[in-house]
Amino acid sequence: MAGWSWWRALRRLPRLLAITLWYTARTALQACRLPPERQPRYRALRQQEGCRILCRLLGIAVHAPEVSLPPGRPGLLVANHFSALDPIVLATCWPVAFVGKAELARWPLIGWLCRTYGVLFVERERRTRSVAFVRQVRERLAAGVPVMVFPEGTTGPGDTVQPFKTGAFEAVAGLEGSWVLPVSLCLQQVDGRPATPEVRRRYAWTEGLSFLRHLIRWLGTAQMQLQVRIGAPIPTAGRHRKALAREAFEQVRTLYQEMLTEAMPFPTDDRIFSPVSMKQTGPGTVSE
Ligand SMILES: CCCCCCCCCCCCCCCC(=O)OC[C@@H](O)COP(=O)(O)O
Repeated sequence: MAGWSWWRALRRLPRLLAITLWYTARTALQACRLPPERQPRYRALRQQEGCRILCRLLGIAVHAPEVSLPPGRPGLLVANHFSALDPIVLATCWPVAFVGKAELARWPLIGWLCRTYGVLFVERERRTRSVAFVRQVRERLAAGVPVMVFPEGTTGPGDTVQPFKTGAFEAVAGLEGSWVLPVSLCLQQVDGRPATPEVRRRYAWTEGLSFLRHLIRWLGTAQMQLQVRIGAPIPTAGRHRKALAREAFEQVRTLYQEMLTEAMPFPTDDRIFSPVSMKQTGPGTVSE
């Protein structure tokens, strides 16, 4: 793996832990001093700031459009999911509360982190459509904090967007003045080179890969560039969860395909030997 080193991973790991512990302890203490109605927004803002610090430490550059969220009531952001670091990358863009699997609450350290930054837990087996989950999401929206969910429900290898589960959409289905915002995240470059499908798979949290090995892969990499694109906000008034999920999925998938196509490197032969065909297979076009 070019540019990857154990040394870098081992040097970054204690720093990552130290910063995370110190910053999160401060957040937890400060949050307790605030009146309850101001806490959710404070936690989300600290999460955004903390994740920016972590991305700098990890050499992660996030290219995101400078767009503010749709006006009016906060809504639901939905994104594709390929790595355990996706929430860290996406949290740099907006102050949001994430939806996470309930197992996370029981992990040492991670459980405490999640609670401090206001993660909403969902029992995936019991389907997100439960009354308690819907109430939690709506309370958070009412507190002025948009909620971000990964409706694929699990991480994929990064070659495509997997079908969306519809449960989480129930929390905003039919709400007046709210929205669903499709968000797409794509690994574009590693150490200055365009990410190929193999590279993307290497950085994805795939079946059978332990959390620690996955983390070490990211930690040992000098520089990564990820791109974030957002789609058109989908108004939720009068809409059913399934229709919202379908529309959001189409947008996230389309944005992802666009980014994959743009990241595609020139075939090596073309670049070196054939300037004519290089023109035909330039970025932004699909070479067949
Ligand atoms: C400086 C310190 C800043 C620290 C900021 C920490 C921010 C914590 C955000 C945690 C967000 C958790 C969101 C988890 C989403 C989730 O739960 O997805 C499930 C997947 O994983 C796949 O699980 P699986 O199918 O079981 O492999």
